[in-house]
Amino acid sequence: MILKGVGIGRGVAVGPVLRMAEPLPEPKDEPRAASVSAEAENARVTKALAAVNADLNRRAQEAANGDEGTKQAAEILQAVAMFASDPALAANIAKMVDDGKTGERAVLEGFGQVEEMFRQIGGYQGERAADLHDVGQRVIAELMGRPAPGVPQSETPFVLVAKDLSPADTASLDLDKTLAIVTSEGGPTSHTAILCRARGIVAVVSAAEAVDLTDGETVIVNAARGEVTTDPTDEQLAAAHDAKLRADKAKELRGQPGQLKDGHRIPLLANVGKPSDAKTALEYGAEGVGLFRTEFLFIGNEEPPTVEEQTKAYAELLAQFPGKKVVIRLLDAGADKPLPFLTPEDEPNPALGLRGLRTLAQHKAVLEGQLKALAAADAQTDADLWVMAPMVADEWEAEYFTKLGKSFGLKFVGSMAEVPSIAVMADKVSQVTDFVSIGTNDLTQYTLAADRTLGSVSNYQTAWHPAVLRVIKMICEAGNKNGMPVGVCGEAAADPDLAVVLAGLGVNSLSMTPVALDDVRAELAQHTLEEAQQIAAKALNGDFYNPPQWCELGE
Ligand SMILES: C=C(OP(=O)(O)O)C(=O)O
Repeated sequence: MILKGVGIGRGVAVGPVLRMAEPLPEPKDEPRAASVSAEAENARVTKALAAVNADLNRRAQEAANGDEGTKQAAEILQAVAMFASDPALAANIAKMVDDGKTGERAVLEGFGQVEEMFRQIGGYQGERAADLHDVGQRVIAELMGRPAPGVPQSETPFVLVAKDLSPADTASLDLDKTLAIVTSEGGPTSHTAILCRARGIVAVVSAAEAVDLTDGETVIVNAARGEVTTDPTDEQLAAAHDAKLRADKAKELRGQPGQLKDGHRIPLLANVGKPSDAKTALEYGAEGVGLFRTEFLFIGNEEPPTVEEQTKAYAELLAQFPGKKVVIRLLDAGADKPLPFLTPEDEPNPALGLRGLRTLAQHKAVLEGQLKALAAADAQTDADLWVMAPMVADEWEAEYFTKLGKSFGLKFVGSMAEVPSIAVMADKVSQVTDFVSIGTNDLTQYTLAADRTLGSVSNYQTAWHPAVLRVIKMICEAGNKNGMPVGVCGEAAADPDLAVVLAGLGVNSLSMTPVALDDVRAELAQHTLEEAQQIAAKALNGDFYNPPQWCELGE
């Protein structure tokens, strides 16, 4: 059975489950014994709060002396410790004790009220509610004279399964023993997730069905897929072992340039959807941006953003890549990305209708506004800006757009190759445009005449189809002959094996979702150009393509 959650990172781990200890029993809501005065009870609570505060600060200090990952934990622990020294919270608890509650119950309710407030605010603050709860539980444990709830002890490595982990638990995890963490709650911005990322711990969070996992059962935790496999077969275990070796090795190369075994360079770039994504791209060692989709500026608005608004957003992205290549794609409205103020509503087949450059050509103000904003952002920053148009069909459209872009002062102006016609005309296109970036998602859809949004034809949506690869080859050959760089920015670039094929076909750079960079970088480094060309020849022959079963006639 496969449990779905949100993976943190790309790691893979296999091991036995060890569940977090059961929470403390809930303190009863009954009056305090008459023999215990409010003063004495409050003194007990004050002591417990101080002890927890000191314990968390001690852990913060220990974490601060550790590695880079635990240093981040230190800051979080210090912030969490402050919950135990918050005067307003302490005063509220004291009042409840004055009103006759036990210290344990007053702490539970006092912390609970603030937790509830955090939950109602939601988002990042909402996820802090779990941290607050953990501090409250520690204070109650102190009052009850019990050990604080926390990570169970084990002599052998384990996959830790919990509802959610507190920062104190995550920070003090023994990394030699903790193979992975699975939580049934907590989102990708929970402290569990943040600290797992920082400490390189394999994790899947928010896997609701993880509540059913039991101590000792073997699971595969695959963060890249956001999956936890229970009761794995020998085959699944072997595949997990290979994936683990690959993931471990892949990380070691982060920060190195993308290249084949013989040093043949294939720069590895990132696809990003908004300027704030740049941080992740850089973290994963992207050498620049190969596709910046500008749709985020337009979607959800009644009208196009102003030139000033666009300039600000483009400059924000470019400023994060000084001296590095950043490819920005003009608005790709239409088909799977309709925009009310640009896209006709009555197209029976929008994928074959007005989209990409075809739409922009009908809305010159939008087209020219984008080019103006890009030129202005370029002038303010030091990145190496390349600009391209989506859905360019042939050399006339390619030449039109390239000349138009240059008339705005842009230096590198190219075309996306998503329609097979541009490949058929590639010898001409490569003489009139500065570069081509292949969008394999659409190129596959149009080569195989299979709508990429339709589940019924999803089996056609693979760039492993030799027809797609042959179309790519035509573009590469023309590009390499005429000195026109050819990149790939569709999903195909993120498949490590396909990336090798693309390199063998003559693609010059690859752009992908940042988390895929490690694996692609590592796989490219395994093959020389000659080997990649041999693999590509097999792929062009269809050796790696599985046709649909109904094509088999049988006996
Ligand atoms: C990168 C591509 O563009 P889109 O944003 O349409 O996926 C593509 O088609 O491969």
